[in-house]
Amino acid sequence: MIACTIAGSDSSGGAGIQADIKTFQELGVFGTSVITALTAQNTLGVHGIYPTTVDFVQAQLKAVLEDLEVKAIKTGMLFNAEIIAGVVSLLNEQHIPLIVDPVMIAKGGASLLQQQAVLAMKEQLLPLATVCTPNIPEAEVLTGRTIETAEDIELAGRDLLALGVKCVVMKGGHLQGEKAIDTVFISGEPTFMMETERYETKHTHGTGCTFSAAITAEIAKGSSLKEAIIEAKTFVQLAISNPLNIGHGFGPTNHFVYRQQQGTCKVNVF
Ligand SMILES: Nc1ncnc2c1ncn2[C@@H]1O[C@H](COP(=O)(O)OP(=O)(O)OP(=O)(O)O)[C@@H](O)[C@H]1O
Ligand SMILES: Cc1ncc(CO)c(N)n1
Repeated sequence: MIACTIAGSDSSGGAGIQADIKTFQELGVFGTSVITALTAQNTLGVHGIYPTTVDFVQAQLKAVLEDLEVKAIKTGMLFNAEIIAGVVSLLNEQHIPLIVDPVMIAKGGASLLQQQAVLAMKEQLLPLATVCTPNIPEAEVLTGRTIETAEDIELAGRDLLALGVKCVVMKGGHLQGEKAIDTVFISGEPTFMMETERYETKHTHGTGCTFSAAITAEIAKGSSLKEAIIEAKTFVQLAISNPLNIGHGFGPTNHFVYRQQQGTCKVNVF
């Protein structure tokens, strides 16, 4: 099984391309990549961004797709509207399931998507998405809503489905509460929620990348949308709750632990 990630490189290894490839590997999927930008980054913050040219983003994607039988593709940091348009023009010709993690801001506050690119993401990329995985601040930007209550989540989720996305996973990592609850909207099906314990830690760098990469890997293996999303929640919960405690800031999650502890994590689905 082969998956592809179109995203930025995180030199500290916890997010971006590096998190995606590690997650693919742990889930038994061969990872390929299209690098949209280099970041000089560590657990303390993003110190520099060097975007790839659109031509070279396209050259990487063509090289992968012309030769390898990619079963699922994810996007992460896309940085600007030109890169989004370049990726969309190639993905338009494909029928490969697409998982869009609408990455906008890094944990330390650095912008990973230019403001002018939000419209391109909404109007060009999201209509191609099988799954979109916004955190609450990203969903607020994409829908123009303030999201505080369960009703706000429901309305924002429906707004995103209306853009043409087949499935929206609204991540609850940024909400308060004892549980980490994500809300899943699948077009034409009832909404459901996934809940795990919320682990008290500052080591959550790359949780969103890891989660969306795990969904991508499970879809590449042929799981249904619902199964893929629940297994990804298991993966990210284990990765968060077994911290590596490395770096001086927001450290990375633990991608290795899933193999040993797969059966030990309880995700409540309701
Ligand atoms: N402290 C925590 N304990 C347990 N689960 C968590 C915690 N924080 C986040 N999660 C879960 O991790 C997944 C990713 O959610 P989150 O909202 O953190 O993504 P994100 O903000 O996009 O991450 P990042 O920007 O670091 O890549 C979700 O399933 C969320 O519920
Ligand atoms: C390259 C990259 N992609 C995504 C994120 C968001 O976690 C990050 N910090 N860095």
